[in-house]
Amino acid sequence: MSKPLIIAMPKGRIYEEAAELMQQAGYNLSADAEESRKLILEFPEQNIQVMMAKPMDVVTYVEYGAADIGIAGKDVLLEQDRDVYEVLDLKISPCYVAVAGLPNQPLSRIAPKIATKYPKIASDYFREQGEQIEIIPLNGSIELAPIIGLTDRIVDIVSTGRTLKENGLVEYEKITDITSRLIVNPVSYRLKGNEIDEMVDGLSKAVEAESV
Ligand SMILES: Nc1ncnc2c1ncn2[C@@H]1O[C@H](COP(=O)(O)OP(=O)(O)OP(=O)(O)O)[C@@H](O)[C@H]1O
Ligand SMILES: O=P(O)(O)OC[C@H]1O[C@H](OP(=O)(O)OP(=O)(O)O)[C@H](O)[C@@H]1O
Repeated sequence: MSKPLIIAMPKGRIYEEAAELMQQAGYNLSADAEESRKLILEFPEQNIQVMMAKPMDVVTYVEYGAADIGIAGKDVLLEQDRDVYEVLDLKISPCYVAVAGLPNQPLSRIAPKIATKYPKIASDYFREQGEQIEIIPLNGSIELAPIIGLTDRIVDIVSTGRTLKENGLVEYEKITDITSRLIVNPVSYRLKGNEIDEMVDGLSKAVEAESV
């Protein structure tokens, strides 16, 4: 039998939807994988291995060829700009990246401060707007920053809008819509093209079926 196809799956909120889509495409990932503490799950009957990774790290595993395929949010791909093929929009985990802040607060005239865990997306956006800004990098609970007066704005993911609302913040601009994507290591595509094409084909049919 050929070497197994290695898939880096994100732990956390994308996992469930991604696993369901894989299931519909004929790849039976066990339902309790999310609860397990095992980081490498083997499915020998389907000749695949699943690596459970942090969403931000999935792209690293795929770029270095530790995984052949991965599933990652478009936010992560825009932020990291890595050497991987983005082959399919899975249309799961929809959300968007937005600029938000306290209501009725104009931006400081000189070097407004922007808190974010997406420094590249934020800098690219404000550069296009012709604004010189200072990025304050944070890893989570970004909404705290304008409330306590640390920054003028945040650049962060919005999904339901509940976090902004419950913290008294408003959205100023939408930067870009986000969904999860299937990514592939370029060398793996050459070496395992048939299996990868088969998986991409199965998943694109599952995505189509979901969107009707
Ligand atoms: N409300 C949301 N907040 C954050 N990400 C979301 C949301 N809705 C969908 N996503 C998508 O889910 C992806 C996974 O992010 P998430 O914050 O769930 O990871 P996590 O499992 O919590 O890991 P981390 O430990 O990095 O926070 C994001 O990259 C984004 O594409
Ligand atoms: O619009 P909503 O549905 O409220 O979702 C958006 C929130 O969810 C994410 O945070 P997460 O839960 O990942 O926690 P974090 O602050 O630790 O990143 C994101 O950073 C927002 O804070």
